[in-house]
Amino acid sequence: MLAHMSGPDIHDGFPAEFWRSQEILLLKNVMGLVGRGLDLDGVLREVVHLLSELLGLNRARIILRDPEGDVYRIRHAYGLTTAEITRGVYRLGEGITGTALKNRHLIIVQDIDREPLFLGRAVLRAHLPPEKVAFIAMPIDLGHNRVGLIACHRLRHRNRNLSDDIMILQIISTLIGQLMKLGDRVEEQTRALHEHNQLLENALENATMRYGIIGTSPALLKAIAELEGVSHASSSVLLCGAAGTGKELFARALHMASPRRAQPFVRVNCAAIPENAFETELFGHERGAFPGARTRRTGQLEQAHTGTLFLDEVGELPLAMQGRLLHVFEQGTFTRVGTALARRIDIRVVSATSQNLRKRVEMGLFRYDLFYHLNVIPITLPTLAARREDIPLLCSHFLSQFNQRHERNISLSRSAVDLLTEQDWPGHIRQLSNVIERVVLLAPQPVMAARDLRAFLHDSTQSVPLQAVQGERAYRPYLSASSHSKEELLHALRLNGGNKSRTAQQLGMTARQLHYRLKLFDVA
Ligand SMILES: Nc1ncnc2c1ncn2[C@@H]1O[C@H](COP(=O)(O)OP(=O)(O)OP(=O)(O)O)[C@@H](O)[C@H]1O
Repeated sequence: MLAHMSGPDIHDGFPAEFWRSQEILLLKNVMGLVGRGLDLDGVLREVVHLLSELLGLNRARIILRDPEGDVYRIRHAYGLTTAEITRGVYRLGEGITGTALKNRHLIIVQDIDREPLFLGRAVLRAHLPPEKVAFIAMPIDLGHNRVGLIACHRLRHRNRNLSDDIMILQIISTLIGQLMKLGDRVEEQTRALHEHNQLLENALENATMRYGIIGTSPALLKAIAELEGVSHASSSVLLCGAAGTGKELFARALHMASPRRAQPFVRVNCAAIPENAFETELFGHERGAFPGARTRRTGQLEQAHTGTLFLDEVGELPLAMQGRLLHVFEQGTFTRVGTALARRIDIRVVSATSQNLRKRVEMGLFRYDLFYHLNVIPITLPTLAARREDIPLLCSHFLSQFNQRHERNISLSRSAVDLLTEQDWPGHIRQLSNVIERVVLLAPQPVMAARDLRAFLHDSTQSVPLQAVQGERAYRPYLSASSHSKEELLHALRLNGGNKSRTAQQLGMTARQLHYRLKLFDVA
């Protein structure tokens, strides 16, 4: 509690013990403020207030250098009007304040009416008590640096020693100097940290935005760093990860980060090519190579010449094709079907698998020599559950993508984003993206709350069996030909933009199984 003695100027006859307790109260209050935090402005405001209220050092003001110019101005004051504060601007050497600032010496004016140097600039004489008024100007220094000044009026004749006021002002000015030094240091360090943080953020943003890969989780950044580390080499890269973790996105990013970025990127979806079509798809054929080959066809290997060949779901390559591809990679040549002429080819091979390829080698389903050829640099993509912190960012990315595509304006409440962040996402990013697309298309109101979202989540795990996308544990259970209704198939196709191999994968069946079912329903 402050002893409340507001009023212009204290000049009554309190005993010395009273003043001692007032001084202690003032210092206790100021220290309490300092202890609560480093809000320097708050401390300074309170200092001038307490000097006046507790000790009768009236119209106390703290004058600091104006950061914009070569003058000093009143920054904190108590008992001064706004106009008085505005007038309180001083050059070094100007009046008592300017002189104390310039020489960095304490100046005590015993009687302002008899001091020709006293300007009376801020507070006009007429606004002061008619008695003899003293003025104290105490510099605030920091070592050899001039920081500013604390000044106040005081009735000349008081029942309190002037030297006691000077001592208190001395303590306060030292404290202010130290606080300012500390404040400067904290500000400097905060600025340095902020700049460093900004640099890191920019670096992250550039790294991820450059490739369209959203997320800043450590697991994702590790995979991106691995990608960037090998982007300039031409060694084969094997991307491992469950379906929907972003393998294709990474393969494209690898291509874009490589010196081959201006050359073709050719994706071969090994899971979608019928076994008997592989050879011509990959190697191409000459005109007349076989009945029906009316024109020459350029195969995917040749299309990828000088660029990147992306073998997606490479584990699905038929054994015979594995041998032929290995030969191409080892020799650096290929031959079109229907000719014996070997042509040179320069490709970088990036493959992806959601299966355990090593296990397939052990089972005799994948050639070990091809496996070692493809697996020079393995990069494992994290599951979505391993990068949960990226989910809010991915949500806003997909929301804006689908809102734009479907000309809607749906958003998710915080609780909805939290709910999405808690899910397990066995279908990873693709499943998340599907849920958000459904939300955008079907949301009953513009802002989706968690309770409304549950139905969409339930729907996502019920109607889209995602067993096939569980990486190492991937297996395809037997699905009867009537496993899905026509509507479910069409819905899944729509969600995958008509891409049948992706739809098949998502539904946990092969591309051939999907074709068969669509045919049953008369869907082309
Ligand atoms: N980090 C990411 N940021 C933004 N979008 C992503 C990210 N990872 C994946 N996606 C998106 O999620 C979807 C699935 O990714 P992608 O097709 O690359 O996965 P995949 O592992 O190749 O799956 P599949 O093996 O089933 O083809 C794509 O639409 C892709 O653009």
